[in-house]
Amino acid sequence: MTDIRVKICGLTSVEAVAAAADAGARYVGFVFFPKSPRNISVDLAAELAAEVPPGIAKVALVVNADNALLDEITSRVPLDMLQLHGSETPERVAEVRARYGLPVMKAVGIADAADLTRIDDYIGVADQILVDTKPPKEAELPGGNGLAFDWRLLQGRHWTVPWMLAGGLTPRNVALAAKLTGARQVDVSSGVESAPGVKDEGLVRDFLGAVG
Ligand SMILES: O=C(O)c1ccccc1N[C@@H]1O[C@H](COP(=O)(O)O)[C@@H](O)[C@H]1O
Repeated sequence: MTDIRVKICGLTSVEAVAAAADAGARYVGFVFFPKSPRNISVDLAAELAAEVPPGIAKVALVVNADNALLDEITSRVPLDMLQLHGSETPERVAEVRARYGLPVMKAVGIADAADLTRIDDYIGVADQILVDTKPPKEAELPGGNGLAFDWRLLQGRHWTVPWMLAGGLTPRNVALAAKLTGARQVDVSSGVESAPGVKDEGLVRDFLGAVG
């Protein structure tokens, strides 16, 4: 087990869950966003959640989800956290947190130093912040694009809530990314895949090994 806590996001199979758990992931993520190649049904998520060993946090990733979708997910999938990866306002984050009684991680997209100020809007509202790359304007997905931002932007930054670094991380660059940013938690999706939506057991192992 490493000091840096790893989230493997976008699991779509029992094999991928096993690979993440065996490698030492502390969080696993299930994506509920139809445009994503990692999108899964609530039925499959319930099946996969049952395979996750105790002690590993199960996270549902949603994008501007309404209460109907969140009601369905939270009533059928045993979860430890909700990840809000759209343009949810601080008010919506607070509402979701109160309604479902689950910790909420809010993703904030970063392209330049000015974007970092948006993180402050969620301090005291979200339980964790996911500091991810801001998607390009033409992108179909608000995350999961395999793109990194300039990690030096985070140097000297401190927040009073736990945060996770995401965006374009791979087994080859994650050690440097953690060193430059001081991240104690990292999140990866496409960087440990053999094809969109298909996690590669070897890459998952290499990723955990690289942060160890
Ligand atoms: O993974 C997805 O398909 C996805 C879809 C919509 C919003 C967010 C998504 N993924 C999140 O983005 C980060 C970064 O992804 P990557 O490692 O650059 O591919 C990922 O960790 C997920 O939390």
